[in-house]
Parts: sequence; structure tokens; C-alpha cells
Amino acid sequence: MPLILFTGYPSSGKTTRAIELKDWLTKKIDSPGYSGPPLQVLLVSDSSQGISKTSYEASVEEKKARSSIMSAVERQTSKNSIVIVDSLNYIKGFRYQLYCVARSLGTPHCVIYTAAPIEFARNINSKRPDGYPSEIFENLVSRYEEPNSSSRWDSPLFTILQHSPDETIPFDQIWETIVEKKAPPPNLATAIDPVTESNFLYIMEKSTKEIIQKIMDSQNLGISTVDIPDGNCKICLLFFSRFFLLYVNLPGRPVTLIELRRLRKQFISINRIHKLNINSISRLFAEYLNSNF
Ligand SMILES: Nc1ncnc2c1ncn2[C@@H]1O[C@H](COP(=O)(O)OP(=O)(O)OP(=O)(O)O)[C@@H](O)[C@H]1O
Repeated sequence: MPLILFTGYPSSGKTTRAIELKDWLTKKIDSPGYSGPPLQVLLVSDSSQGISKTSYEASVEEKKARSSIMSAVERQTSKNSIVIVDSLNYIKGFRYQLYCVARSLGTPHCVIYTAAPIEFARNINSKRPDGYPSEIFENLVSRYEEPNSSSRWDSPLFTILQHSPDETIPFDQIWETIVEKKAPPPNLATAIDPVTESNFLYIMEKSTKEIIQKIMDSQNLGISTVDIPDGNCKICLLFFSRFFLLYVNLPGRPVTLIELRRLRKQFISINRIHKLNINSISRLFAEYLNSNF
């Protein structure tokens, strides 16, 4: 039965989500409404395999860590189990190998991406008593190979925006896709969406660029509130000395064009695979700015 791979930056919340999913699946299988074959939900993780954070320091140790995950997956994947792999899984070649294991056993597979800006994961990591040493963290982030739903080994792909407080795991979609094997969920490349891929990217790039321009213009003109075209969201600007600062979640300094461009790039990078409703791009970008300043 299904193989579920988690992937994401170090300290992006993979284990937290994996445990949530395991609990949900266990409850679902135990519920009176479930009439399928008996299933066991198993978690294969760095901690279950005794893999320490420092294993990612040297390539020999890291290779051993990957083989240990691979052997556990091969051993535990069966028609009576749902195996959740909670590890970095950051190399696409490794995700491909795991996909091949699922395929060879004729079992469905999916990938869950705990997406987060680097700064978000870095901040969590620095506060963890058991976090990665900073050099290892930076190294892993720079080598991270983002999943891509158009690759068959990364598909179906479910993306969870970890920095968004209201984001939840799409439990039902995951269940329907990999246990009931219904049609793929709508955030995949197969989505019935009149907006084409290139058009979607174009709209996302255009609307985020317009927001950045509006913030810069407002700062220069001394306007205290920037209305985002979406209508619901406002980013407030507060006069301080010669500068205008963003009022919501601001670090207490002027916002520069370089910073806005960097945040825009991150937002696009996270969302280009997570097909958003085009009507909510502006609002989500504004929220993203507010929570990342
Ligand atoms: N969305 C979130 N927002 C803020 N904190 C979070 C979030 N998710 C998890 N955390 C916290 O971050 C810490 C690390 O979480 P977790 O162990 O789930 O990350 P991880 O990606 O599995 O880490 P690792 O790369 O070490 O396996 C925990 O203290 C957890 O409570």
C-alpha cells in the first residue's frame, strides 16, 4: 500500500506534519466507515533509523543514512502498510529511487512538500535545542532540490506552506489519491484550470511586481496606507523620521527594493508549483510580505 514521502528544508516541520498525518490515517482506518483491507501506518524517519544531524556533515555518513532509510522502506512497504518517510529527501535522485521501490511493488506513492522560506526554517532551527549546526543547515539548504510535480517521481505532489498559520494537510485529498486512487487533487499539473502554466506564472509575476511598485511609490510619496488591488488587504505604512516603514510585522527599518524583490522571488518560487487561485495571488503575496518583514 502507499508510500508517502515527506521532503522539505531542514527544520521546516516535516516530523510535525508526518505525525499529524500518521494520526489522521490511523483514525481513518480505525473508523467504522472504513471498509478496506486492514492497514498499518508506519513511520520511517531519521530518528527511527538512528540518523543524527551530524550524519549530514560528511558525504560518506550521509550515504549510509540514505541507505538505512531505503532499506527500512523496502522492508516495511507491503500490501498491509502505509509507509510514511519522514526525512529530508532533498536529492531528487533519491526521491526517484524511492519512487522506483513503490513502482516495483505496484503501490501508489505521493510526495508531501513542507515548503517554507529559508529564513523561516533557519529561525526555527536556531531556536531548537536539537537543531542542525548552522553550517550543516546552510549546506543542506543550498543543496536542496525542490520537488517538481511534472516529474513522475514527485507526483502527486502536495505542498504545505509551513509559514502560513492556517495551512493544513489536505488529508482527504491524500486519502482519495493514494488509498482510494481517485483523480489527482486540483493543485497538480493535471488540474482542470483554464489558466495555463505559463499564463499563471505571468499573472503571478505581474501582480506581485505591481504590488512591489506600489509599496515603493507609496514610501516615496509618504502615503501611509497601501491598498492591495484584491480589496481586503492593506499594508500600513508608518512615518518615522525620513523613512516610511511597513507597520505590520516590521523589523524597524526602511523596506528596500532589494528586500522586496528577494521576498517576491521566494514567494514565486514557493508558489509556482502550488497552483494558487489567481484571484488570491495579491492577497497571499501581501500576507507573505506582512509575515516576512
Ligand atoms: N509550521 C510551523 N511553525 C512554527 N514552528 C513549527 C512549525 N512546524 C513545526 N514547528 C516546530 O519546529 C521544530 C522542528 O519541527 P520538526 O521536527 O517537525 O521539523 P523537521 O523538518 O522534521 O526537522 P528535521 O529537519 O530536523 O527533521 C519543532 O519544535 C516544531 O514544534
